[in-house]
Amino acid sequence: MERLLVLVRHGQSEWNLKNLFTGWKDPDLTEQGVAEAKNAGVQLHDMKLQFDIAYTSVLQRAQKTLTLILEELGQQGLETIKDQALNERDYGDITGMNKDEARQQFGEEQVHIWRRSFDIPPPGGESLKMTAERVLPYYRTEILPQVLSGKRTIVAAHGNSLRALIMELEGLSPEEILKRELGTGAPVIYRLDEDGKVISVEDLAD
Ligand SMILES: O=C(O)[C@H](O)COP(=O)(O)O
Repeated sequence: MERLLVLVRHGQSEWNLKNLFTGWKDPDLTEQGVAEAKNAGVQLHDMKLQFDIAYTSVLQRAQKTLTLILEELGQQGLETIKDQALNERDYGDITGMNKDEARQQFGEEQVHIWRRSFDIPPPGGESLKMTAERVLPYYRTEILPQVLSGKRTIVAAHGNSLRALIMELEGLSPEEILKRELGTGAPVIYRLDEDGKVISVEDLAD
């Protein structure tokens, strides 16, 4: 039985383009983001992949990315479950701030800690660890059972919610996951064994 799980980070958003901390804010995709999402769909189509169920966050940049991918696959209307458990990490008080201006105000090192440390949250926001504490229970109880039952599954979400999931799937340490950058609109294709362990991984960004 095939146990397929594809993860894809949304295409470039308006706030990615403006270099703003986005978190739970809900900007739309840019033209480039739309093109990236369509390209992800073309790549999956070329690989002859089809899906039985889709998951996404409650944020439009992820939802639109998924819709554009499903259009390329001729799978419009596929059963899709939206849940805020898959939202981006909440950036708290620095949401909406320009990332370069934040570096000037708080210093390069502090901003790097907020963005890439494992367990230090930005003020009023979520660390990667806190993000994992909501993403992973959702994955284990909602998504993984579908994959293990043979439903080919695609998850369209965000840089840090997917990082949390990839950490678990690939058994990465906090240091290893923080170095892992996910390309916008670049699918990562996993095949799992009957226990949910990863048999193979293919990152189309590589
Ligand atoms: O929320 C954001 O600003 C981005 O989607 C991810 O931000 P990061 O690159 O700082 O993790």
